Amino acid sequence: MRKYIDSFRYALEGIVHGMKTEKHLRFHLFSAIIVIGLSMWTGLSQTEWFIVLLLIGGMFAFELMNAAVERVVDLVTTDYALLAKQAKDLAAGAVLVYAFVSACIGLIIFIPKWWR
Ligand SMILES: Nc1ncnc2c1ncn2[C@@H]1O[C@H](COP(=O)(O)OP(=O)(O)OP(=O)(O)O)[C@@H](O)[C@H]1O
Repeated sequence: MRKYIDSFRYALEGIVHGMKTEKHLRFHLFSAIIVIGLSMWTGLSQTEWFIVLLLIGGMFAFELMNAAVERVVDLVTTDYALLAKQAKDLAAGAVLVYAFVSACIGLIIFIPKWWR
């Protein structure tokens, strides 16, 4: 049991560290507050809430993983290396794909409600 509590504590430390050091994560926190506020104001169904919260949580998870990749790459080398560039750009690309899909789904959910 102690091992699980420690793992949970380390994960929380990771989230707190990410929030302190990653400007993109702080931007996502700000965006998440706006989106949740808009969702409450608009009035979403249970399924729509499920989708919105899944997208918000996924965005945080992707950003945290991206920050982890950046650190591992910097741990391996801070010199210019093509593989280092590719690793960071691939991780950033994954975040961008998720953000784009999230924005599209958000528009599909919200626009018909606002234009009703
Ligand atoms: N060691 C390296 N070798 C080659 N290119 C690198 C290296 N480190 C970073 N880069 C390139 O510079 C870009 C920016 O890297 P950086 O580590 O500053 O991340 P970032 O995208 O600015 O993240 P953040 O905004 O969170 O600091 C990377 O996407 C990559 O293309």
